Amino acid sequence: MAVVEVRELVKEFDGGRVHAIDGVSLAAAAGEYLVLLGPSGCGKTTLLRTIAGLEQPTSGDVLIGGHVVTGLPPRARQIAMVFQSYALYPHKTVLANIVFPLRAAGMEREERERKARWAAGLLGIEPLLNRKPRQLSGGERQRVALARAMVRDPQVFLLDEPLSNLDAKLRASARDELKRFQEDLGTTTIYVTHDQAEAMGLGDRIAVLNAGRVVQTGPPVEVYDDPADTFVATFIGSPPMNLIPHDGRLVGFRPEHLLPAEVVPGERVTVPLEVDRMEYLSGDRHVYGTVSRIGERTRVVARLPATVDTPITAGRTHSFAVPARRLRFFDSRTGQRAAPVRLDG
Ligand SMILES: Nc1ncnc2c1ncn2[C@@H]1O[C@H](COP(=O)(O)OP(=O)(O)OP(=O)(O)O)[C@@H](O)[C@H]1O
Repeated sequence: MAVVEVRELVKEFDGGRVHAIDGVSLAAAAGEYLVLLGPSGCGKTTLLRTIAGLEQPTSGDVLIGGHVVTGLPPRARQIAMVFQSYALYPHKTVLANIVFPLRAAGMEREERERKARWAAGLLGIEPLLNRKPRQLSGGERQRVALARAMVRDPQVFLLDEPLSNLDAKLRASARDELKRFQEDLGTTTIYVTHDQAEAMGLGDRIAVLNAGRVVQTGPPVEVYDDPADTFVATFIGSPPMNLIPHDGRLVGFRPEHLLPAEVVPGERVTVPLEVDRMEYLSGDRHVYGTVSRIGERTRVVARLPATVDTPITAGRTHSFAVPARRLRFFDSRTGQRAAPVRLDG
């Protein structure tokens, strides 16, 4: 059953001048980790705030647990939220901040402190329990806000970039904790991020948003391998998918699928790559160059894993190839997926 669902949701601001959400229908199943991914300003936060009840939709409905909750206040929705601006009570200690919702719900002191210590332990903030928010770093405050949401055993967890203030290492471990916590408790989670690595790592499913609309929904691997349009193809993946204009189409392939021809067996399209630059990144070689055979002359990037040790020199042309099954085709006018065409080579 869908625990959270939005139907034909529209949210306008400024008397209709801003279409923050432009007809979104989306559902998160029980226990699912759904990630909303998209560039800045695409409407992710507005969508989450509307689900939470902090914004009223211009039209459309929000359902939680199968019931229409449009019009109900946030506290009637059995959800816990953590937003970018984690509103902590400045005069309370970290511990008092975390237990606050439990206290309000009438839980016994011992029980609420046990829960708070459990959440604080998970997030590595136990040593900070007696401090005040102003004595914490941004990342620590963010973890306190997360802990406060976790102790409530909510039916639904709404998280808006809750890890944005953590450094890379802490972020990775907090992401891990969050995922494990979510799996253990099976809490339906909707998680907003503009960070595709986070989306790919956390989500059971990703909904990619662009300009107030959902462009594609699916498991990370599907969205990555079979992007619905050129927006998804280039927004997801780093470096993004290569796109080569060819006869009204764009021929797309991921950088890791453009490899020295000698290591690409089977049905393939070979292309001479005029290499102009190379970068070494975490053991991979990123090879930048220009191809001319598939379609128009286009600058592309190839990503070679450390296991491919073919010598490549900038300033030379090397024979590269893409496995035929890795090619994706898009309509160059609409950007939508299109039927494949035969390529020479
Ligand atoms: N209260 C508001 N009044 C007017 N316009 C708004 C309001 N809130 C959001 N918007 C506009 O709606 C659009 C969507 O904003 P939203 O904050 O949902 O995007 P986002 O995807 O969460 O962006 P970010 O990743 O930068 O937080 C933007 O164009 C934004 O300027």
